[in-house]
Amino acid sequence: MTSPAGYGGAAPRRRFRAAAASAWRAHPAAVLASGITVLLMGLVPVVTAWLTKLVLDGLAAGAGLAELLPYGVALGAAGLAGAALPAVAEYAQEQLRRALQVLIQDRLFQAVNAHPGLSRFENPAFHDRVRLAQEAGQNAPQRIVRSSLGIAQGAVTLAGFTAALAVLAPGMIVVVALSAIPSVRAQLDLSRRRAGMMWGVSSRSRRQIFFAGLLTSPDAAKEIRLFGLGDFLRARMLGELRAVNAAEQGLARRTLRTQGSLSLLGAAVAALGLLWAISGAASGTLSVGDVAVFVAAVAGVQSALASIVGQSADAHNALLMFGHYLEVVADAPDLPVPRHPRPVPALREGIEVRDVWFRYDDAHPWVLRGIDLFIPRGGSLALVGLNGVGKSTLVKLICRLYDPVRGSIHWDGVDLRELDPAELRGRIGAVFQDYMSYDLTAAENIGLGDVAALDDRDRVEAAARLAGVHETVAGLPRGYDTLLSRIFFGDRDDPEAGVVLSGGQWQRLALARALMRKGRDLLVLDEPSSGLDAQAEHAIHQSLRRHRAGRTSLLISHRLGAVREADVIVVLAGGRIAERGSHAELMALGGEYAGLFTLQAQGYEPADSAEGASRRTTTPSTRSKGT
Ligand SMILES: Nc1ncnc2c1ncn2[C@@H]1O[C@H](COP(=O)(O)OP(=O)(O)OP(=O)(O)O)[C@@H](O)[C@H]1O
Repeated sequence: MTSPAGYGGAAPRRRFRAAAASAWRAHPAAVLASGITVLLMGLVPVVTAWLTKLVLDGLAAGAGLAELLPYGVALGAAGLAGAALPAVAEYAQEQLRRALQVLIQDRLFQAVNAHPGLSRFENPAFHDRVRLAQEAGQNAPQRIVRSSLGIAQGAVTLAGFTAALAVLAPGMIVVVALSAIPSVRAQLDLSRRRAGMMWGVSSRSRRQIFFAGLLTSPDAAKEIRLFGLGDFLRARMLGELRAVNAAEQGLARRTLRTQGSLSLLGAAVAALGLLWAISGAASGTLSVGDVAVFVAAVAGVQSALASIVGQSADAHNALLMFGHYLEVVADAPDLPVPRHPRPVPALREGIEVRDVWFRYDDAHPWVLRGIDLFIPRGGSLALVGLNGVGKSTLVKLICRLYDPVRGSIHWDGVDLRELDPAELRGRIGAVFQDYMSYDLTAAENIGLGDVAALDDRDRVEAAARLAGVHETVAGLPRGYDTLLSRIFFGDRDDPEAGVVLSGGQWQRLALARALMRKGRDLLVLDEPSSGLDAQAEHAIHQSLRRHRAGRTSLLISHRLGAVREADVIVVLAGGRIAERGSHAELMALGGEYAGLFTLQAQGYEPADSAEGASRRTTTPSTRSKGT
């Protein structure tokens, strides 16, 4: 992902071609209209200056109204064009900007969605680049087009006035041109520094946005108030903002110094030329019209050069920024997807995990160290173990959200890496402990489990019943059409516009979402009932047990009562499988599972019998942490 320069890797020419091609694809008519108006705008000052010279020379020579009238009319037309063209150019360029924004944002998020796994989303550099790509996507291609047209406009003006100077004072062309060289270099240097500065502060900007978001987040509001974190977070946010400001201020000072000295140089050259023109007029070698056109030409050449340099610097900066967008768009998928994936038929035999080793990256310790297991079709397997032993990680590997570092996982004997991840996931219904709550209606929150059936109210209701949330949803002000949102949006005066659910109710909705998926072969339930009350948990487990019957399922729960009926229970410890077997087998073994189970069971027994049980178990009490 990172480029040698640290910001934007593609060569400038390739970036320019990509920006121009995008503009053309987004709105060809606007590109053409911008091009034509801008070229005409480049000609207007030259034509005006030359017509002024002709009028002044005519007046000095005593020409009559009839002779001067055509020049006057032409001057008027040039003035009109000069007034109207910028508005037309602005209109065309705004149209282009809007069309480009849609095209670029669409491509950017297509590229982001194209990563089948999770690793990119856990990489801070990826987030920085996407943020810069988003910023660049807002305006970089349009700035590149606008600057290129501005350069063309400047070039037309420059050519016209250079021709005028060539007639009047060829030496002045060299002086003006030489004075522009430092300006070009300085502006390009500034633009490179600007892009570098933005890349350099991007992680700080991201943190500042993160802290600012926390301060207004409904999720964080409770803890912030309970722990009195408001001032701490505000100070952190301001710290990041001040660091970003300091970097920007440094660049602003440099820009001021550079541009101040360049303006002085330009003024000195203009003063030199004016002195020469006045002395030429005094000695009679230049006419009044010549002096007028000369003054206009020096100013015109200088401003055209300044505009070309400024526009080049802007184009350069936009090209560097556009590089971030191109890198995100061209980024290879985080997991290799076969060009011709094998089809994923309904599960016939089962899912096999073969000697799987996994760590999140080379700097992290191994989470899984040689896991072997088989989930036969129609069977249920439960994963248990202390916090952080890798239960969720193994589930994510089975859903191919990551690839194993060593070993492999097979769907009916076919390595998951040979399958299309989207098709594989179409066969899996999953609910994770860190499920999502969407600010959408209740029906949509459930229906998202199978987008194609989003409007199929019967299926949505059936899934809700299975997850034990139908009564709750039906009782909401607008039933299934009630908006579930903590950030009330929509009609402010409508008290029924949005409803806040409890944690357990959200969890049941997430479960219903997982159960929406039709034809799924594997049901993954990672802590599906951790937020439920005892009665609801019992009811849901009864319902799920009936639903799971004959279906392949993978269960994770710290409440061991919820997994005791699984065909096989696998206990993970230290990244390895410590025990496996049915509940009865593991209890008879008297190992880690039996210890944990007995410890949990004690919590439900009267104090006397619990003491007895505690004397019976050999498991150290620290093992109960997190279960
Ligand atoms: N995205 C990640 N990047 C780096 N490390 C991670 C990531 N996700 C999990 N880990 C680490 O991997 C280990 C296993 O985490 P995992 O979530 O699989 O455990 P778990 O058994 O499901 O735990 P729990 O019972 O608390 O849910 C932990 O040490 C955790 O810190």
